[in-house]
Amino acid sequence: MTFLAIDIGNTRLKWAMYEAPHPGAALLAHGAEFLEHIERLAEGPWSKLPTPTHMLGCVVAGETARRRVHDQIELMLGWDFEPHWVVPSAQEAGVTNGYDHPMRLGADRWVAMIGARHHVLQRGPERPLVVVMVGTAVTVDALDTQGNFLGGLILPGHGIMLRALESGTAGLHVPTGSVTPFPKNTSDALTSGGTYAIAGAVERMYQHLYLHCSMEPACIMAGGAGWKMVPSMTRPFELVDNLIFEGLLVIAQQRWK
Ligand SMILES: Nc1ncnc2c1ncn2[C@@H]1O[C@H](COP(=O)(O)OP(=O)(O)O)[C@@H](O)[C@H]1O
Ligand SMILES: CC(C)(COP(=O)(O)O)[C@@H](O)C(=O)NCCC(=O)O
Ligand SMILES: [K+]
Repeated sequence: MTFLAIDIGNTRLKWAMYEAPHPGAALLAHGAEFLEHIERLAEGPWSKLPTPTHMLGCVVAGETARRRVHDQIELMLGWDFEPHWVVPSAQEAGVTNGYDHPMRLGADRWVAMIGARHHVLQRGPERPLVVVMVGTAVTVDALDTQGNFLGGLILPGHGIMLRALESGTAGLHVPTGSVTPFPKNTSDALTSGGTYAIAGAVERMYQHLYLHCSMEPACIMAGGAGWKMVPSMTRPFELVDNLIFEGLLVIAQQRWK
């Protein structure tokens, strides 16, 4: 019952192979490829894997990226599972979707919230929850104590912010700087500006949710650049690197138990 989990973001494809399709299953192998290197998967990292029996993924990078991954799966000798992809719905695995059009929510956000809710309930009683993902874009999503997704923010990630400033000005072409409270050079000013823009947006959502639920929210962070943000947050955030995979395992368990 080996299980392959795949997360196709706008910058990188992340994959993980588990011994079985349920939370807590042993992680056998994992990896990440920039989207332009998807065609390396079959001949490269996947060639050394045991044969998966089940596969579940989430994709926000578009239909072409998904098709390119299907092509890699086709190339794998002996891999004959049906690829499944999560489509956000009105309700799944204890989370209720408050989006105006539930299916228009990013599948990665939906899966991350399901993973985060499961993660918190494994460790204690029900609590409100702020889920932050720092990838190409940054998302800041709020769940109330009962697991209702109330809504969330989307803002540009570090890379997009810097590229936007570089292309919109004459004088902002500088190397990456440090995060500091009072930046005294352009590099530090840009790096700190981006980091605190994200931290400030998250703090605002934290306050909205605290006020709404009258209870201190738990805070979970994930995404390729999450580790960069944690030290600059105004609240303690737990970094859960495999959050999307945890969510995919929770959904997989319900589908294939
Ligand atoms: N080792 C790394 N490789 C690639 N991106 C990294 C790395 N460390 C940090 N990053 C940052 O993480 C972002 C990509 O994160 P990721 O979660 O893969 O995004 P997405 O899910 O949108 O593809 C990039 O914008 C980059 O700034
Ligand atoms: C917001 C996102 C672009 C984040 O993508 P990522 O940074 O993980 O590549 C993605 O979740 C998405 O395309 N969402 C659809 C729109 C929405 O969630 O409202
Ligand atoms: K992502």
